[in-house]
Amino acid sequence: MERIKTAIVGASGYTGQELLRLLLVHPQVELVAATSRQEAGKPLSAVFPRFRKLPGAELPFIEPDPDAIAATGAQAAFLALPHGVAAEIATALLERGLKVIDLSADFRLSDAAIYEEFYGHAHPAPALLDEAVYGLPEVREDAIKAARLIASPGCYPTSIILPLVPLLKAGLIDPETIVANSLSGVSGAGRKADISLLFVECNESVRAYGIPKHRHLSEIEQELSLAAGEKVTITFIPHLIPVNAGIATTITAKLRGGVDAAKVGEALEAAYSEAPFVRLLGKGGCADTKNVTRTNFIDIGWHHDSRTGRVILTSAEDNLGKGAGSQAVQSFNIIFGLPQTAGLQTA
Ligand SMILES: NC(=O)C1=CN([C@@H]2O[C@H](COP(=O)(O)OP(=O)(O)OC[C@H]3O[C@@H](n4cnc5c(N)ncnc54)[C@H](OP(=O)(O)O)[C@@H]3O)[C@@H](O)[C@H]2O)C=CC1
Ligand SMILES: CC(=O)N[C@@H](CCC(=O)OP(=O)(O)O)C(=O)O
Repeated sequence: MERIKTAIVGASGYTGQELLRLLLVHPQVELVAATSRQEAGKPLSAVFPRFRKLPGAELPFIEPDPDAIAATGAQAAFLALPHGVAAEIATALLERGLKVIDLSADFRLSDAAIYEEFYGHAHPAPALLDEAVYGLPEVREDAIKAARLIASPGCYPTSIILPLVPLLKAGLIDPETIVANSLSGVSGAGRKADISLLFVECNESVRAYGIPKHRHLSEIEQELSLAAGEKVTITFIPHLIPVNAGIATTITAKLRGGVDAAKVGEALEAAYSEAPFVRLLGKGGCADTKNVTRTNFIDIGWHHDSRTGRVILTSAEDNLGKGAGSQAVQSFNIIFGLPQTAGLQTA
């Protein structure tokens, strides 16, 4: 099979680097373009010496110009760009016939008014919202197969939506009682100059932020509402912790009256026993980021708190992996008819 010509737009950032790490060695991919305004003209290997001697590592970064990207013959482009910027380039690349897998939040919400409410500016390309597919392969595999434009989910949302969807679909928990606490490594904030993200500022610091209305609530509530068949509103408390990467999430919700707690395990098993990247830890299992960093796995465990009638779910993923880059590659694999695991079997 001929390899799929692929571009990474915004390849010098953290998720861009994760995409480079995966796509330079993906057996069905030929990386034909990687963009960065700051690094244009330099070979990938000069900017990221870790890639030296890998095939393709001498490719030079180019400017993020849609004509230049299309001229490389790229059939697909991953966008690892800031919100707002991605929508514009996505539009231009779709017009040039490429499939687009966008890692930003620009196409995750189906309602432009909610985008404006949470992102503080009008949606840059509302005409594309209807056709964009929320790229959570465990929930939307069929829609992803037919998609031209994938909105790859946010890092926190992936860690919250995947444990909850089976329980909401089965009607096991009361949607009004959901509380999610997440702890994220600092790479979740991107590779930008920001005093609050300096080593000395973060290294001995653990703190909540973004409460009570972090922007990820918009997509979390959209997806949970679809699963529950009713409007779901949750409490979400993100925290920044002093590690490079990884998200640990703990969710609690009240079981509906009369529900046997064993049904929680059964619902998770029924949803994910065949999913190659969801690892169920069972009742009593506690997910740990050390087992998932640099992989596309999400680990999920659960407990029953019989004193409060609550279920407690834990999940762990890599924010740059299942929360971003490798999950985007999983969607790419589905679009191009490859096994979901192609290029992603790492531990
Ligand atoms: N970090 C994470 O854990 C996750 C991030 N995401 C999302 O993925 C996207 C990328 O995130 P991340 O990699 O962290 O971001 P970074 O800030 O680390 O990287 C951004 C990239 O975009 C390029 N870029 C920035 N501004 C522009 C512009 N105006 N025009 C063209 N290129 C530009 C940068 O290169 P240069 O400036 O040289 O052009 C760089 O390559 C974001 O939308 C983010 O929200 C999603 C899930 C998780
Ligand atoms: C630690 C940290 O700052 N995390 C980021 C979320 C990660 C991210 O990049 O958001 P998207 O997944 O929507 O692109 C934040 O809270 O804004």
